[in-house]
Amino acid sequence: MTSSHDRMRVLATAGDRYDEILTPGALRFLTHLHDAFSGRRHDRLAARMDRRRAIDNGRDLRFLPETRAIREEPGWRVAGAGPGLHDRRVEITGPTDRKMTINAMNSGAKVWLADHEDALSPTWHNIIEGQLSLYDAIRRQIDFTTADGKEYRLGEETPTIVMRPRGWHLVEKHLQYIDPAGLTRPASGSLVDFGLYFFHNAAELIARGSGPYFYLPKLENHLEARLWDDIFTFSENAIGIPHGTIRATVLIETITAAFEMEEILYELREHCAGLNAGRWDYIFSIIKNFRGRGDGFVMPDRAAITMTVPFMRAYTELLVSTCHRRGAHAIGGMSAFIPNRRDPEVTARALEQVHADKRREAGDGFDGTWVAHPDLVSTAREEFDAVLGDRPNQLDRLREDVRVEARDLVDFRIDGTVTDAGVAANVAIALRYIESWLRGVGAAAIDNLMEDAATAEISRSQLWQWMHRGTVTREGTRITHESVERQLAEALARYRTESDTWDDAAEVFRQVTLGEDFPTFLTLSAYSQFLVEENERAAIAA
Ligand SMILES: CC(=O)SCCNC(=O)CCNC(=O)[C@H](O)C(C)(C)COP(=O)(O)OP(=O)(O)OC[C@H]1O[C@@H](n2cnc3c(N)ncnc32)[C@H](O)[C@@H]1OP(=O)(O)O
Ligand SMILES: O=CC(=O)O
Ligand SMILES: [Mg+2]
Repeated sequence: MTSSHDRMRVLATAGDRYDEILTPGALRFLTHLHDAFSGRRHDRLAARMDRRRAIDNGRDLRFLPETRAIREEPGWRVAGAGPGLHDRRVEITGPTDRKMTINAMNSGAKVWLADHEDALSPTWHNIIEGQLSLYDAIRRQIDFTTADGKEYRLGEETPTIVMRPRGWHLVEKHLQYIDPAGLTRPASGSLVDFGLYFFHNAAELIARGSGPYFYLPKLENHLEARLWDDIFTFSENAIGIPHGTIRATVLIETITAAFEMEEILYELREHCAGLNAGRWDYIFSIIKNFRGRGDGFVMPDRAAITMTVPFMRAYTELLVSTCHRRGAHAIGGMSAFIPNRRDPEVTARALEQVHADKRREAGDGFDGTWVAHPDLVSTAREEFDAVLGDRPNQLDRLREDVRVEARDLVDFRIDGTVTDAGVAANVAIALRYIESWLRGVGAAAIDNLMEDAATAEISRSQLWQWMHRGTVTREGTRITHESVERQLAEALARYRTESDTWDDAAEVFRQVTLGEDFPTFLTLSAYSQFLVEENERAAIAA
């Protein structure tokens, strides 16, 4: 399929009903978004590199002196919840294939985070099928029947949908943007996901008493929030809906954004509903930014980096108090423990872990939280009901007792060591997750844990850092290129099947783990090499 409208060309195979999403009007809207914002996206991405270099060279993170007035001005508040967002005590997250969409909509959660980010492998099929699922779910016209005849339909009561587009770093190579000067480049994944969802559904959502709501992933600073805010205003004007109809919940999941929470709320104040503590990317961001610093910083085994270690407490406490001071919801994160309907012991352990995680969050003042699986909705709800009762949230709990200094956010010392088992687990998780992602499955249950792009990043970045630091495990093994290769061979021997994807996964694993350089995201080159369709490659070559 090669079609174009204005200056947005589709370079991919057409599927059933894709033309309902890739309409001339939608492609034109994407073109306008790119004309207005793709230059600023590039500038923001370049600024990320500069900031990372400065941190690598020893620059300390601090609360910005130039925005002190925003932090000290007590008078401003964010827009807060839109219709259907006042009570967010349990939010289920997950990818947007048809079956998962219906299961999430029937899960009993208050909100469904419809994920085109950490949980979605961005194949062209997944991106457009996801948009079709959302289009149909919003209009209550979605159903699904499995090959063996199991039928899925929507129940009466369904959650408010909050869509999470891809982060700024990702491109959508199946859409080619031609700028006004005639230069071509891949479209932005963020603008495509946001733009298609907004264009097709904003008016319908408003008519149904809800609204166009978004989770914003992986922001690194308040200028990226300003970019999103301008995109929202531009989009509202473009389709003629009132300013401030869009609501955004921003993930604080990078170490640099943790120093700018208040400024991020301020930039988005006319569109902002809250912040979320995205713990997995946050840990990844710490390792990524501090991996090479001269102070010898190394995190212990992934399992030892829990939510109760001091620097994670500092981050979540600061998030709750910042949000409530400004009238924004504070939403908790994802425990990776998942139940297994075939294994009561695994389920019991998961429920215990999730209870404890959600009890802590509700007690700390969070207004709601995430779960990964429908069988965890009632567990999280119990813990939040116990604290909230009939109140929709606890915005009135200001947490004025919280005192978090810059040094509390960056004091990464915790108990724990690197062990042989920790190394082996990281190798197996990274390899198995990448293999799943290359098959188009962006969230997977691996050894009874939910793994997605964020958790897998922690595993591979720890390996990269341990190897470059020559870390010695508790058992006395020095982690080297050769030792990780040995672990990789063992993991391949244990898990590989007939599928060719294992060879591709091993190749990606080596690129993102064993290279001299540290790729900023594991998905970047994996996408270009393995997820882009042949005819798109040919178009680029031509
Ligand atoms: C770091 C972050 O960003 S966290 C947020 C991003 N990550 C996610 O959203 C992960 C979401 N969770 C998932 O994708 C899944 O729960 C997985 C992959 C971890 C496990 O999925 P499965 O192996 O299918 O689990 P399981 O077999 O127990 O599922 C049982 C049923 O629940 C459904 N289900 C499981 N998780 C979800 C979910 N999150 N949303 C909707 N339905 C779900 C399954 O589709 C299955 O339905 P069926 O009985 O009709 O076939
Ligand atoms: O997106 C959430 C995270 O934990 O990462
Ligand atoms: Mg994340």
